[in-house]
Amino acid sequence: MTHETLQDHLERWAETDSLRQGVAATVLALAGAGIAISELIAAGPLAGAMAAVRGYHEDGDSQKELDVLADQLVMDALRTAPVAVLGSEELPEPVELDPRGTLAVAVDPLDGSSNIDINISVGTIFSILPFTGPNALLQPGSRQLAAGFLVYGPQVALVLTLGAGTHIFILDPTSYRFVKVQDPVLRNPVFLKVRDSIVVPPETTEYAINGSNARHWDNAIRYYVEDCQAGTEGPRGKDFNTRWTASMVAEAYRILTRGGVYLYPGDARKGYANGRLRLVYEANPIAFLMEQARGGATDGRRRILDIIPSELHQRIPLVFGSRAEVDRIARYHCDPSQLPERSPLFGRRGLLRA
Ligand SMILES: O=P(O)(O)OC[C@H]1O[C@](O)(COP(=O)(O)O)[C@@H](O)[C@@H]1O
Ligand SMILES: [Mg+2]
Ligand SMILES: [Mg+2]
Repeated sequence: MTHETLQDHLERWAETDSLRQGVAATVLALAGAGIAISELIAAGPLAGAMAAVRGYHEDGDSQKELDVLADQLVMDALRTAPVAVLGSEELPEPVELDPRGTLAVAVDPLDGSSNIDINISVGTIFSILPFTGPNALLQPGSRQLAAGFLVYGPQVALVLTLGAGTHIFILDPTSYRFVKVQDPVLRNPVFLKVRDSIVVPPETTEYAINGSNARHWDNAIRYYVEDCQAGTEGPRGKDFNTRWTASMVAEAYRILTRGGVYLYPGDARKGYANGRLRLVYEANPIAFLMEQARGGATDGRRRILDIIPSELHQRIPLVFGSRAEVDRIARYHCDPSQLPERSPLFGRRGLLRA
């Protein structure tokens, strides 16, 4: 069986369109940075103390050694592409790169940082927008030209949308070699397409949420999770499975592959009114990928891709995955009058009945 290469996929899409050629170059640059990051991750402690705390973001989140290295690798790679401005989770302000660039790129260089030193998948998320001026990074997600993420797991995978379906490419490990960690690639690395135009199953019995925050949730989230947990005896009438890897890229990959729903809602903890995830470089690219795979993504109520960002590091509550489940969660949020009394616990029927 032959697999199309990432390069061929991009060239076929870009043809002679110069804006698209710029996007293609940017995706290849990000893929190259991803390989270098994956090598650091594969070496783990042999490459240094990757989980060592190097600093803190303005809102108190820690910044680890690998966050910083991944950010540098991504920025260096993007200097080879027509990128006018780069916004990164690891940089307080956007950085100007190529003054003649046609694109704006937002990245989460390393998603799932709490997993750095425990050998669990982490990744790199990116969003590519047209460069429209100083506020280019604050365009709504619906304007994205391309989005994707790399996940550094048992396989190094690139999940990509160029606005016509969501596709998965796997790095062919026989196609490249490093002399040692951090040295340049010796041969041409090849990502091969293994899944074309994924479809997220619309229904699911699997949900992902950090249940340790349950006491801080609002009623919509609380009722939704309780109804799932009640299984066959509850209003859903079926058993659910739960997963939480604390690595959104890993959750997104699973959901794209076999369905499911991910929730990081706002909650009552200090600083968590809008959850934990960032709109511009986390929620938007994931939402674009989900919608292109016929899944959904909301902040609980609104479509993520319609939201106009107010600032680069803005947080947003995030729900994404199987379409029917995302829509159901919006109903728990939007129509509280339709949520019958909690007592008797599972007497709730009608609107929310599966
Ligand atoms: O530790 P928590 O609160 O469960 O949060 C985990 C979530 O936070 C994230 O790690 C946020 O991303 P970063 O690692 O880039 O900060 C997600 O990948 C993950 O789903
Ligand atoms: Mg992240
Ligand atoms: Mg990060």
